[in-house]
Amino acid sequence: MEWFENVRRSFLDFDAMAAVLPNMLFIGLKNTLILAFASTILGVLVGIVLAVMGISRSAWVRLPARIYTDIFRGLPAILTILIIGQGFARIGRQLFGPSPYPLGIIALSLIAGAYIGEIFRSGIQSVERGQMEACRALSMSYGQGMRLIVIPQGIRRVLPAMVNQFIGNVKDSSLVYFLGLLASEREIFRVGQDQAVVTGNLSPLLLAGIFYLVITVPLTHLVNYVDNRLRTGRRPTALVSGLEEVGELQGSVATATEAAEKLPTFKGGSLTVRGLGMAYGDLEVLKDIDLDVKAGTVTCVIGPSGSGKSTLLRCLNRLVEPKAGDVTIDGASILTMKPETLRRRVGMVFQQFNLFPDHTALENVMLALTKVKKMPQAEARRIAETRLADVGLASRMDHRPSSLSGGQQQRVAIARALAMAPEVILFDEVTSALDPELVKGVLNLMSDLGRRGMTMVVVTHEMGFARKVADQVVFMDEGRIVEAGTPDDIFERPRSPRLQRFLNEVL
Ligand SMILES: Nc1ncnc2c1ncn2[C@@H]1O[C@H](COP(=O)(O)OP(=O)(O)OP(=O)(O)O)[C@@H](O)[C@H]1O
Repeated sequence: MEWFENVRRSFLDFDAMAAVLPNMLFIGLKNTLILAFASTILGVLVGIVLAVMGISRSAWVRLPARIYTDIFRGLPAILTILIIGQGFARIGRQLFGPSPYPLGIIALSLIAGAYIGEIFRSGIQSVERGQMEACRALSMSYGQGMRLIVIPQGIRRVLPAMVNQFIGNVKDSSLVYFLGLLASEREIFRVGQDQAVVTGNLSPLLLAGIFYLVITVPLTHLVNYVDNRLRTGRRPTALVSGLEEVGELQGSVATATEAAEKLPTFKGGSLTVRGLGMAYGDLEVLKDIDLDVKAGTVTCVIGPSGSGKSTLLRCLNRLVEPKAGDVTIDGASILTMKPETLRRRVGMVFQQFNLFPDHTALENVMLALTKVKKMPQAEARRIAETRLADVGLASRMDHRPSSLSGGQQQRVAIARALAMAPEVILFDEVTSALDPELVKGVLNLMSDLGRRGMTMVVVTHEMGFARKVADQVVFMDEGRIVEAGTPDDIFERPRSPRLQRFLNEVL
């Protein structure tokens, strides 16, 4: 068994391994971890800058980030390390003394930054558009929305990829040996290699390999575990039947009519829309819209898909900018106001709820109060608790959206809009994404708000709701208001053939 003896001597010389172990641990491991951590941290800083540049609306800001990323991702790591380590050796010596170690960290960070920037950028871009829309509808600036909601969510989503990047840095740190490190600064690979030369066999290198695996394998498995957890999310602690939810609302003060009369009423504002036009590029979506919404009334907007209903709603709080005409709120033109000022007065609730998934129901409602209205925590909490109780969710304030049903999530979204004390609330097909048994609870809640004097503009496919609750129903088709009137006018005495046809289809 001569070959076995050869292999044993080459790779399994335990004396050689034992001799190198202290250096491997106290010099190699320490330095590898310092290199990997330092370059990951610096790489994260570079990466954040690149990611923010990469999603900029200006091509001039995106371009340098693109070029940087292409270069440092495209070059072999060893070439970058050599160019930085040796090309800047003199400056490095002046700045950091004789050790080339800091230059090694810089080179590794520049490479890691290019990858981390791409990871962050894709993470941020994977956050649903609705999250930023919800931030803007809550009167946050673009910067606040990015900082408070979109970037943290993006980063959480890419944590597994970040750990992979750290593993990459652990391995790439072995390339820094090229720079001729001082004896006290050698990393795992170089400690192994030096000793392999002394002993004339590869056992120290095998030990170095084992060290790398001890660092990277558990991390790889941890990443997989975290990734699975994040993807599937935590299961709700208790399953609630949708049927229970109707009871949940009935228990709350807001739905009982006699109690609702005792609750404080809202001071709704009025809206007038004149000659409103809007286009996406060449596609004219709204044409010469005139509409009056009186204070404290409910206007339901109905019409076929693609008729421009959502766009009309979005013009009213300037989530999209009108191209022609004007809208006034209590007589003041919304086009001359700062959008943030307007959105404090005009709240919005979306079809897909757009709750912030990393925040509890209470935090969802409090966030804009503290960050936009700058209220003290205690006051914001008091208002948020009252609003959540109003919508029947007093017992679920600490739940995250993922452990609430669709109906409950939508009620949190309504509480969130109400908490800002708006004069008008826009509802964009808010029950379309709900299971049938959950629709009633949300609609009941909306009727109560109407009774209590909130001005509401409601885009809906719920004809029963429009008939019962609306003061005014507006029928839109192909970007125009075809007919507007009382529910009786629209549903009992439709004049235009288009409305008659539409009602035939949906009723
Ligand atoms: N961001 C956009 N870019 C380009 N076109 C858009 C955009 N949003 C909407 N549109 C187009 O504008 C038209 C009106 O859309 P809008 O969503 O306002 O209609 P809608 O009546 O609300 O329809 P639905 O009931 O299906 O939501 C549609 O033809 C749609 O394809």
